[in-house]
Amino acid sequence: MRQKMAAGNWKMNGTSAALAELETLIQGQHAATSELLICPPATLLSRAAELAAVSPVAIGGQDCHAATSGAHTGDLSSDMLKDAGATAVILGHSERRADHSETSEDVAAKTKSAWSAGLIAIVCLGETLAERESGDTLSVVGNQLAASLPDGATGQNTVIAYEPVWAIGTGKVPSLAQIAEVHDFLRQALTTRFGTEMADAIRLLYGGSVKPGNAAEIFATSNVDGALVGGASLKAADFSPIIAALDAS
Ligand SMILES: O=C(CO)COP(=O)(O)O
Repeated sequence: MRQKMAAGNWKMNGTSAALAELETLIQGQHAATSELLICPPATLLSRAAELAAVSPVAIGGQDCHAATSGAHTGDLSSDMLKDAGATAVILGHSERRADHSETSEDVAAKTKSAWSAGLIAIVCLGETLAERESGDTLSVVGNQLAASLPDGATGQNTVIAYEPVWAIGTGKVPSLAQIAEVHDFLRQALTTRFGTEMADAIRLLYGGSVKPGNAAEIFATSNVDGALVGGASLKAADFSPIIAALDAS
């Protein structure tokens, strides 16, 4: 049985004052049964990890470099994230693929680095609106999955997040049938590559405009094991009901 997961991606949002939201979130989650993760900006990682120590909320990074150290100004290694208290890292988010020209091959190298540091890699995939409208969704996400995920993925070291680019921060959400189609396809692709037992252990999160009002129906959808939430993870009052919906699903 896969443990459900609710992950919050704060993106480039939040200074010290945002830690009060994390504290509020933590205080309300002592009975949560889902795995909970908040990925704050790197500047808040250490303090967030201190706040969340001995709590049901884990802390993650939003990216890492593929190398362990060296002359890479402005970058962070997976070891540094781990050292700051992270247990997971988001990799291959569409904003990084777009803003930093990250390829799936880059994402695979970063994923290996995350694994070597003992971090869970949350590997993101998703089609653009143009790709969806031209009927290429399954081939796009299938190719991204194949190239972004190195051999050696397990339920312990890897989570996949399907995030249609056109649904991120737009308030537009795919139909439940569209979400199910992609998630069923991803489960099948994982099964073909890694075998049933391994594929069944890897969580598949949906991301893109998940809100308190649509969370329950998304969590009831085939092969959806949780969510990667952007905007609605910034406020405990928004993220908490999403977690409650996941716990109840
Ligand atoms: O990109 C996302 C999470 O990684 C989703 O963002 P929103 O929930 O703000 O649409």
